[in-house]
Amino acid sequence: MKLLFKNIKELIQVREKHVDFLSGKEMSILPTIKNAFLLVENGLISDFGNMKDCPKNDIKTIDATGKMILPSWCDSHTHLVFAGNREDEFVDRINGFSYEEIANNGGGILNSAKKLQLTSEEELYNQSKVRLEEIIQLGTGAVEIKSGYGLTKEAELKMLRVIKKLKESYPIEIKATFLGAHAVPAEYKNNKSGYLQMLIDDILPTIKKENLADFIDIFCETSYFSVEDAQQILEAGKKYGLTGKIHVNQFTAIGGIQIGVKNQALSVDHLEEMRTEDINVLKNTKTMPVALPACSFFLSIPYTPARKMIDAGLPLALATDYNPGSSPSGNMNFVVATACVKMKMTPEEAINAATINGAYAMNSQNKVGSITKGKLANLILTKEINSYNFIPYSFGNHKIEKVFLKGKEI
Ligand SMILES: N=CN[C@@H](CCC(=O)O)C(=O)O
Ligand SMILES: [Zn+2]
Repeated sequence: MKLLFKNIKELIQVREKHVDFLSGKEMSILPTIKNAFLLVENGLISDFGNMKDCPKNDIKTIDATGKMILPSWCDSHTHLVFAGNREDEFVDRINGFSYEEIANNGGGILNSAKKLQLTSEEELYNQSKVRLEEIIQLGTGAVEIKSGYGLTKEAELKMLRVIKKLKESYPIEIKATFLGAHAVPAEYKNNKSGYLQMLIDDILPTIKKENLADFIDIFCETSYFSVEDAQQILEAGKKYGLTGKIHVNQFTAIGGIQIGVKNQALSVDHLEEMRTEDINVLKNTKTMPVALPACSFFLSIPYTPARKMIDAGLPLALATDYNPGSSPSGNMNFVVATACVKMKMTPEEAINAATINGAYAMNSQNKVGSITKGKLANLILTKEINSYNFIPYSFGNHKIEKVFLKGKEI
């Protein structure tokens, strides 16, 4: 099966040679080819270049005159498997209650866990697939999904099995993360170490046996889990072949980034509260910092200091954090726009952060994230636009005409 795109106004994020991720000044360069063609064969990118070299054979062709093509968004941080919603808490926050106060009153993560525990696996799948289909239409071609709204063995495994079924049923790239250490459930209120031990001794072996996760995560935050807890979880994950990814520095900076780097975490995510030492410890490491501007927007908390971090030479990825509490949106177009408007990232930096760096943050950089021969043809075809700056400029009104996964229009 071949598919040819011709007369592409601009082919964006073209990487002839493989790159793992981009850091510092590299992030300001977004290579493109104007007046381009792109050839897809058997779901993979097989060739691209200037129109003067376009193949002339009889191939199924899409004329992209006036339109642009870029690799699909890579959303490396979501919690899109959840039951019900928390719009009441949203209203409570409008009325002056803080995220912390709501959580302390039985809302927050524990509220979602209660709902999820009472939801069947089939119903959870049905609710979650709607969200997955929605983000595919919004241009996402690779997504990481976490557990963490189960908080019992049964419910955590239910979440991970739903993620596995989504992966088997949809052409989008999916990675799964075990986030049992998302909050301490009420039954373990005075026995956090007992809860961690249950996650490690009881759940991890089943995850391994059924191959239910790629990564392990923990919410390292005041009133949730400490740096010592994070060390314990990351170490246990390693024993079961799970690479670490941590929620850190969302509300307080307590040394979570240092623990992540020490344990070769693939990513450290949130980063709304960054001290100089937190930026410094990330330099020259393979740990990707991930910013979640939709969460900052929704909770009205600080934005990750992207300028400071990129100017210090760090890489940065952007993700949605799609979840019912702090970011009930999986729209990467909004994330890219918000990163430009609120974090002062340039369109080039934001697009790099949402494609190649996002792919790295879920260890999918060999398959997605750039226009490179041999990568999956997971693509966004834009509407007619003047320049790629239009993508973040037209916030809340995305410029996507069609999306393709493995070369097929969805
Ligand atoms: N911060 C921790 N976890 C989620 C939010 C959880 C919730 O409020 O349901 C996040 O990444 O923002
Ligand atoms: Zn999260």
